[in-house]
Amino acid sequence: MKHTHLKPIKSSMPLRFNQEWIDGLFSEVDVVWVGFSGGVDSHVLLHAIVSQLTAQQRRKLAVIHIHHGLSDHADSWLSHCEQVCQKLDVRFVAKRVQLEAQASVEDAARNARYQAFEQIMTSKEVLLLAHHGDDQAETVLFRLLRGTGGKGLSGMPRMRAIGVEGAYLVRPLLDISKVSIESYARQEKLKWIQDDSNADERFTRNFLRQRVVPILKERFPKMEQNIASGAKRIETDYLMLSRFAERQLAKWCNEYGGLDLSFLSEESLEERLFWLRHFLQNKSISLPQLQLENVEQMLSGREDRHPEFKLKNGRIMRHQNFIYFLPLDQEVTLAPLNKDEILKRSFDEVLVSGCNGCVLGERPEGAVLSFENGNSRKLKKWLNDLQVPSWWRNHLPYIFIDTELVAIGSLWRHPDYPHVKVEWRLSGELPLLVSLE
Ligand SMILES: Nc1ncnc2c1ncn2[C@@H]1O[C@H](COP(=O)(O)OP(=O)(O)OP(=O)(O)O)[C@@H](O)[C@H]1O
Repeated sequence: MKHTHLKPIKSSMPLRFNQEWIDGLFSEVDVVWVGFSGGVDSHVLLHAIVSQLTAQQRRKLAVIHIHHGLSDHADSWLSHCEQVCQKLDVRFVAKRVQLEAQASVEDAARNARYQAFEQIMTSKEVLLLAHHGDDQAETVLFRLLRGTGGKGLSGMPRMRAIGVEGAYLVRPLLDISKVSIESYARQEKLKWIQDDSNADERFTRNFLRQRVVPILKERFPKMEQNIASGAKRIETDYLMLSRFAERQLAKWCNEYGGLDLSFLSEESLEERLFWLRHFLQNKSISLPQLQLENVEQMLSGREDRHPEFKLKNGRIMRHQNFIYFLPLDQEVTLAPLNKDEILKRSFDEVLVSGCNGCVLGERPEGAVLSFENGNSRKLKKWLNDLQVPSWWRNHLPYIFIDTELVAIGSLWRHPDYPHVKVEWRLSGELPLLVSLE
């Protein structure tokens, strides 16, 4: 999407967005969502954006309010948001979420909120959130206190992908201070809700905001700007480092996405941890240092063992001398097969839809699809040589014509049967044969 390359958003007091950015954004996307809690920050964001839109652009704007059900006032917050949107004449969507039991209610609410955002957004859509400069400083401080690394110290990104491909989350107020936001709200006579939990100091962020930041500001009056600009520098450095790591890792990974550990064996422990961290970060997994060290230890065991490390969203596994991350959604794919179902569905679908209008009768005579390979030692060795991870093997389709094995997925084809071409990939619930010619 082109707007990712647009100049940084310049907003100043009275809060006005760079018109070029607004026009570029609305011309490229189908829907611009605003995450609206009903609080002052998101109300200002919504109001400021709406006041700069043409009627045509306004039709692309939609507001999303997440009802967490945590506060006794949650229903009245929802009605408040709805009324604000009615007055501004913009589309309003509310979504109720169920919180998962988690140690921190804050985390549970945030996770449920982002999941809801992801569910609602489709490609060519953008979600604007009202995090501002003070939020950024608090975030960096908070992460520093929790012992974060370079990625965490870069703070919240101005823009990142969210959910489906082509959907983005943007934070246009990161350069604006809370003081400026409140001043805009007073000037425009906005009404907003006060979330009672914002005063609760059992939540670390509130504790930092209320107790720690005021003391720091006595000595460092420009604390927020300084932290935010430091975070920006770290963000750039970290981006460069990640690109470098990604390029290098691509050279060390096999076609199944496994990282070849033999490249790491000569490196120091620090370097092994560095590569491991970046390999996992490329898969959107960020592990605390201690867990990362545990994974590293697990990997340095004997090669004939197949250790695995369970995470909430998948498993880190080693096969031969490669490390893989298998996300939960792929595990569903790899769950034991209902072979009858697959044989019936895949094969007929292939012949009906996979190869451009073939009809059932065109199935090569005597062709049979099977997911049983007989487990011959020769085959096992061959699959080992090809580095096919063991957990995929029972999901490889074997094509027989009469009793002769003529193809194994897209990995192998019998030289005497050049007309049999199988394209195979793991997709959705069932391994799919893409075409059989
Ligand atoms: N319940 C919600 N529904 C929709 N968007 C939300 C909700 N809660 C937060 N957001 C979005 O995420 C941003 C950051 O949330 P955070 O909880 O850090 O701030 P906040 O104190 O809720 O901000 P605000 O002053 O807008 O209430 C909000 O400004 C808003 O854009």
